[in-house]
Amino acid sequence: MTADAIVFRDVVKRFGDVTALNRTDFAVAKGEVLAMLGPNGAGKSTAVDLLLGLRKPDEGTISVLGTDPAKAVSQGRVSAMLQRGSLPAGARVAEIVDLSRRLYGSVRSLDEVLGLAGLDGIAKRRADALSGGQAQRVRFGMALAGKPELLFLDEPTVALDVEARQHFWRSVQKVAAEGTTVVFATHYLDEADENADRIVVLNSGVVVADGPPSTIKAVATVRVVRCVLDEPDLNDLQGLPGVVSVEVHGQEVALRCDDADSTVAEMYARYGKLRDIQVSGAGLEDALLALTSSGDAR
Ligand SMILES: Nc1ncnc2c1ncn2[C@@H]1O[C@H](COP(=O)(O)OP(=O)(O)OP(=O)(O)O)[C@@H](O)[C@H]1O
Repeated sequence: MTADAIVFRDVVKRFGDVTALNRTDFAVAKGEVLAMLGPNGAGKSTAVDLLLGLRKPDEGTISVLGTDPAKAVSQGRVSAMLQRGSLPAGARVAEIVDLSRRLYGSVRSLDEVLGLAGLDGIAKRRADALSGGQAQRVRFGMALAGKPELLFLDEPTVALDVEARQHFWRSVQKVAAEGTTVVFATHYLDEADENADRIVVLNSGVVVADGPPSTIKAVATVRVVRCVLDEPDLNDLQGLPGVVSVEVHGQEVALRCDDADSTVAEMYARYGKLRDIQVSGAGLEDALLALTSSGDAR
């Protein structure tokens, strides 16, 4: 028996000439919220397909909830909200969610699922009359209905507006607090930063970083220097030592630097007065670019 919800060991998956996963290795502890990040073609969806038992690895071993992925799914312990998947056109939202509940043995009440998925106001609406974001919320409700031990979310917030996104992540945190392990893939890095306990970064099918968001962000050596200048000169700023890129909005200047100390020293020497100067660490986006710039499997 293992305390890990997922063990993905030395996994290789090929599609003809393309090696989508190349000795991919990671584990996810029970109750953890894990974000899988990486550029297009990095292998995230392939990993999720293997974890759901939809495909078999060519090499390596995969264990889900202590057993084979397909078995864990057939036992009703795993559910997924995938990018694809249509809804039954003539059925109403509450009927669709209720069917999922009953398939999984009605562990949560219908009201609870509708509330978690943000569907209370549209429970009677027909599936063919839903907007993209509403249909996405129905898929989330279906995935939550059985109170799964393990929940996969593939690009879950793509069609959601700001309010629906906030509601979505509150519900994810709620089910995670109840003990559900959550694995999600996204290109919205701020959502991974705010909601994941841990991030696994894939690039060309290889895990290139694995740790809490703060550890992943520390990889980026880039710093951002912001200040206010009376008459900022774009060319002059671009020529400062250590500057990677420059943004100027009126008198406000933002410089991305790979050697912020040298940049700031030269700015004081050249301009004398620097107002409202701030030096901050770069975000997850810079870290991800630093980690994955060497290859995109597209
Ligand atoms: N059924 C398939 N047949 C052939 N190649 C495939 C198939 N599925 C995936 N691939 C290839 O495997 C690689 C990994 O694809 P995958 O969809 O897992 O990436 P991803 O990280 O999910 O990308 P995205 O962020 O674009 O969704 C890509 O090069 C892709 O073209």
